[in-house]
Amino acid sequence: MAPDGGRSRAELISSLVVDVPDFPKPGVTFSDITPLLGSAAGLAAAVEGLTAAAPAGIEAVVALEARGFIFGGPVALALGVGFVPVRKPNKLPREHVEITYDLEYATETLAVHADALHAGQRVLVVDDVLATGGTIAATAELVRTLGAEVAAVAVVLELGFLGGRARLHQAGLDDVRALVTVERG
Ligand SMILES: O=P(O)(O)OC[C@H]1O[C@H](OP(=O)(O)OP(=O)(O)O)[C@H](O)[C@@H]1O
Ligand SMILES: Nc1ncnc2[nH]cnc12
Repeated sequence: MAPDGGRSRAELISSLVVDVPDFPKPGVTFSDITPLLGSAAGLAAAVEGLTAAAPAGIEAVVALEARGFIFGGPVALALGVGFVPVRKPNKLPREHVEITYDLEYATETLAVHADALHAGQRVLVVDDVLATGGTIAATAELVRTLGAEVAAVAVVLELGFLGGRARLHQAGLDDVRALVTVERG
């Protein structure tokens, strides 16, 4: 059933994302999800949608600092599995593995604790936005370095025109689920 009086989940989520031109730098249109977070119905629709998108047999949720954490924790709780944070540099106190990659508007490093996942574990990677796919591809590499397997990727918003899905496909990630996909010039 639609979450908001006949409005579909995708319509509700789309209506709560605001496009901001030239942020954080000229030429980039930033998809601001803070109105979605501020809406009880919107936040619930996003968390429920991501949870429903998870294939059977997920054993852990992996999510990305910072915006991915907002959704990853509730989805892990809903699935009844643990939550593994992938963090920005210099945050993890114990032995960890790191990767550096290019983002739409920056270069970034991500890290995960070396003992956060075990061999063969099936994980769901959760994030807010799939743009170029660099962040999730890098995360998949971290997951695989620990011997675990990315069973699926679930995001709230896919910026389809940035080609992230193709990049993830190249990285061997074929199960990519987006609650909303936007295509624009
Ligand atoms: O598909 P990509 O091109 O890799 O971009 C998507 C990533 O970009 C944003 O993170 P950002 O690094 O801006 O950090 P934040 O979550 O801390 O705001 C977003 O939350 C995704 O993680
Ligand atoms: N255009 C964009 N809007 C929001 N988050 C992003 N992450 C990478 N590109 C983005």
